[in-house]
Amino acid sequence: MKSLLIGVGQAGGKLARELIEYDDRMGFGAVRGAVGVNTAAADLRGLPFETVLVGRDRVNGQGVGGDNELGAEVMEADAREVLASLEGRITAGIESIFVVAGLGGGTGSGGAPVLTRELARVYDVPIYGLGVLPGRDEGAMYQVNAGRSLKTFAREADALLLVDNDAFRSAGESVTEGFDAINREVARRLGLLLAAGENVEGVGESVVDSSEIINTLRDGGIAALGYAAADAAPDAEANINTVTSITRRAVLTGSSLPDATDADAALLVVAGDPDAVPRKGVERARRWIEEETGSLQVRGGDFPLSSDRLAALVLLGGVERSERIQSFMERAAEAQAAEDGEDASGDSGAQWASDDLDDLV
Ligand SMILES: Nc1nc2c(ncn2[C@@H]2O[C@H](COP(=O)(O)OP(=O)(O)OP(=O)(O)O)[C@@H](O)[C@H]2O)c(=O)[nH]1
Repeated sequence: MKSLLIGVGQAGGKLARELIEYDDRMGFGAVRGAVGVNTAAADLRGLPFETVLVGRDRVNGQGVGGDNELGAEVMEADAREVLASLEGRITAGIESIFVVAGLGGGTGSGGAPVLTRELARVYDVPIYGLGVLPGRDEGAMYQVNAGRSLKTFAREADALLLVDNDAFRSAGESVTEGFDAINREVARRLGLLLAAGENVEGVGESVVDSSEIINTLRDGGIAALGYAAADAAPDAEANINTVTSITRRAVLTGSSLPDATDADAALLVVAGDPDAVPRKGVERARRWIEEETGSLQVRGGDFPLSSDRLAALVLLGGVERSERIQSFMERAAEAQAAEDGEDASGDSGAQWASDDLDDLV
């Protein structure tokens, strides 16, 4: 699925760079370009693509210091400049735009939902969000910012793919130390998904294409993306258990959003040498996903790659009912209540639907 990336804020820019580099290294050609947008001039330096500095008149290139309302305001004021930087880039071949941002800070958290809304007014292709949730041990401001941004971003985007900063952490590693590793894991997942949707020529009757990604995300809301891989035997029959086991691992331990397994729709992509992919294993894995997610809309397809390993990539759409999202929204509401000097103890997991975390725009 040929896509353009717009990285908003520091995390957004770094993740967009990681994705472009991954796509280049693998020779996929699915990521067709990127633009970096920020209020902090220093964070734009060194990004290997066009950048736009917004909010110059308000913060003079110094960043918004975690104030996501200000982040939203400056994006609102300067959206036209960002849209102008895209002119000529959204060509007929582009199938989607991803707006990428950390949700806990100011520029990305406030700016990404606003920019998404503006893009949706202009372009017909799906506009997806890729949002990063702050880790548990980041401060209250990050949790409140992310809670407010999350609801708004999910509403404005055609779907919001979430990454939890606690997801790919090794024991003893701080969130900051883990950023590079997290960014690599995210780039591999999304990079493979976009490349899988590229419809590689001439192989296999069940190759995935971009309409399957779009259909899996059709109902909007929050999405998660899991991945796991293992060595493969040359003979497909010998890989039946491998495919079921990597599929389970992709959902249960390899997801960008751990514990988000209740889903409205899913797409299973099995990547590897077509001769090594067992149809029976893929069928079993799809049935397992149906049971685990409670969804009857489980699509599937192959991504032929020359490799001696097999990988499972599982895209889940509509995971907002999941315990993970509910517990994050509680955490954000508690942080908001503590900031306001109120008691949030009556909140019982319905934060996604409640107005305790006001919309950002
Ligand atoms: N996964 C990941 N998360 C990051 C990275 N850098 C920052 N974050 C997270 O993103 C949130 C902060 O967002 P930033 O992107 O740094 O902030 P910003 O949007 O530039 O906004 P301001 O700095 O307030 O202007 C925090 O929750 C961080 O944990 C990164 O490289 N990778």
